Amino acid sequence: MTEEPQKAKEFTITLPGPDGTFEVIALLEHNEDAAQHPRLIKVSKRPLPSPRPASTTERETRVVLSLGSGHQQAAHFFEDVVSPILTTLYGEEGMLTLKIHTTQSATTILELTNEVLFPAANGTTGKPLRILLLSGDGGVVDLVNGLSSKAMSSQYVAPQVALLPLGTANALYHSINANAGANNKWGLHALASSTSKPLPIFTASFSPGARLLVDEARVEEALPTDEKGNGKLHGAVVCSWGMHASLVADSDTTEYRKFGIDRFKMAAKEALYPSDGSPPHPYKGRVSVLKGSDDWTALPEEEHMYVLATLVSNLEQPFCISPASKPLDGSLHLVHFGPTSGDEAMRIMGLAYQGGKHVEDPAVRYEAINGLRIDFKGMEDDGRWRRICVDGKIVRVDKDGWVEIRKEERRVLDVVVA
Ligand SMILES: Nc1ncnc2c1ncn2[C@@H]1O[C@H](COP(=O)(O)OP(=O)(O)OP(=O)(O)O)[C@@H](O)[C@H]1O
Repeated sequence: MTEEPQKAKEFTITLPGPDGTFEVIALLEHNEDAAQHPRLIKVSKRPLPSPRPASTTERETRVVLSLGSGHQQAAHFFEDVVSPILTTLYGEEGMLTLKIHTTQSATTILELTNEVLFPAANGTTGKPLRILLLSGDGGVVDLVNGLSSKAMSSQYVAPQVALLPLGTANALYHSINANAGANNKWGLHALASSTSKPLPIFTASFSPGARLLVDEARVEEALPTDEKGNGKLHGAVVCSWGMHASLVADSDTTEYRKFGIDRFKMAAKEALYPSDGSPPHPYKGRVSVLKGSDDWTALPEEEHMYVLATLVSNLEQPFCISPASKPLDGSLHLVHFGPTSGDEAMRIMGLAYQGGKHVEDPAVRYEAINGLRIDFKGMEDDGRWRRICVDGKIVRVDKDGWVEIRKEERRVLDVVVA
């Protein structure tokens, strides 16, 4: 039988059935707007001529739909695309065992993790978990922070998370699937995979006065603390100060969010070309990098524009911030440049959209590190210049405060890969 040639906008996903006797074929169509999810054209089952081994995963599956993420399409994508595929794979009975959680507020995923997911992972209730997460990077960071906040028992089994990129930037998803290029399969290709890899994470410690800014910075919250009383947050993507942190913070408003991924570029322009015609702000503080386990070296400069440490290669699908980072390899890279004009900063950032060519530019310091520390030493009076970004969360450090990040050894979450 000859199959009809597929139109360019169509793509097929083939998934193994759980008992090894059939596979599921889903035909989908990309949306004209690449930021919008694809449409399911049809889904069908095909018996396999020779059965494969059945899947042995004994995990309880939970679906998390983050309604506030990206274009707010998580529930539609699940109903229209993911659910019919899962029904074909696991049958109506299988679907009845799925537990579906929908976010009601910005704190739902953290609460769900603390109350339900961590106890199950820790062996106190339920089976090991598989989480189908329809959100952006914010959902992942909430999972990571919830799972890391309490002491793990020896029975702890890291939940597996399958990422379906329903956020705006989806840095972790696009870094894991960096080879897909424009052929974004929206995580559907990994839906039936039981192969997973540990998610590398970092821990950020903050001096005690640091505050988490929430609700468009209208509200300040204390951070969770470590045994020394320092604030602490975990991340899986990025920790930054300077231009990157400011543009993430300034663009996280309902107004800006209407512009989707363009919100970052819009906020960057505002920061780089202040309305009074002055040059962009030179961020003042002492920056040190960690090599080995205790070898801190201070950078010679005390003024900076871009200070960013990342565990991933791509902060957006086309924005390659760290070309040497490989998917889930656990490397941490510093990207740094000093104060400069708006035009020069735009030129350097433009190179990142060309596959990460900025790292070859003489103005940019790019190196593998094990940690990063920023000491403010009273050099910045205005709190807006002391904002730190951890995977999209914004923390304002006090005037004489500091932040220090290090790679975290603990394995709290595994990511499903196809
Ligand atoms: N029902 C809801 N009500 C209010 N806020 C919500 C709700 N659901 C999610 N949120 C919040 O919306 C934000 C969504 O963040 P997320 O990172 O998932 O998406 P994004 O910011 O669009 O994508 P990315 O981080 O990949 O750019 C989070 O702060 C989350 O807590």
